[in-house]
Amino acid sequence: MNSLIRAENVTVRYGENIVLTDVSFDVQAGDYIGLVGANGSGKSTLMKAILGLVPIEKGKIQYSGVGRGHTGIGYLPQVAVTGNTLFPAEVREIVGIGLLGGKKFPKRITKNDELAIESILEKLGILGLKNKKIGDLSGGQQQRVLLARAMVSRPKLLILDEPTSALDPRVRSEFFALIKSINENDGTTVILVSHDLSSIKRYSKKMMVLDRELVYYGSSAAFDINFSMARGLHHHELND
Ligand SMILES: Nc1ncnc2c1ncn2[C@@H]1O[C@H](COP(=O)(O)OP(=O)(O)OP(=O)(O)O)[C@@H](O)[C@H]1O
Repeated sequence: MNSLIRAENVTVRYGENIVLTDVSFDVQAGDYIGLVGANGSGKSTLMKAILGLVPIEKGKIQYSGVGRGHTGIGYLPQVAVTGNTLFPAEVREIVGIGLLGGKKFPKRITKNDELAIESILEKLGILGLKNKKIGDLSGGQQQRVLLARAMVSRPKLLILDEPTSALDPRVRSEFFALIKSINENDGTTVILVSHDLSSIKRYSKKMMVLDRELVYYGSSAAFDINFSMARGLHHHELND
């Protein structure tokens, strides 16, 4: 099997606070993994460890076909989508930021970059928004723009940290379906952090449950929601 990422006994702490203990797992090419866990269970920290954004105290993460840090990995960080109508940047500029990471100074958007931006906007069904200001868009549209920014460099692995928390249930389902099609049609490997347990179970292939240690990693079909509720994922989090 082709492992993109192999984590072995990963332990991470912030000062005295041990947030992850001995977490081990493999991410295979083509996986769509839903990562769930109660507030503070270490989900964002684990994603940051994969991205090389937090130091690993013990254990290691090996990469194959993607690099530590952002090479080959698209990242949509945990953000609260707000209707900030004062934020002046246009959609095409925001998506273009996703192409700047790999460039040397001076960082400029080229004609080819413009084509890549148009192509990802079209794929995500938002080409018509290209010249709009992000602050003028709905939460669901803004989230697609941020997804476009994470995907414009054609990453092999997409890490999405709670991309749907600010969306209403209908737009949220559309977003989950979009990610599923990206996974199935393009073969992009996906790790998606969410509190929406029922959607995750429905759309992802595998589930990972964290409670500062790994308490479940296996197929979503075999995942028992009652089990996770006993681990502190309470009912309100299923629907929030
Ligand atoms: N930069 C940091 N410095 C110190 N402590 C941190 C830092 N980031 C997170 N923590 C702590 O680490 C623990 C795990 O946080 P993390 O954000 O990984 O959890 P999470 O599962 O993503 O939570 P949530 O569902 O609330 O987003 C929490 O106790 C948090 O307070």
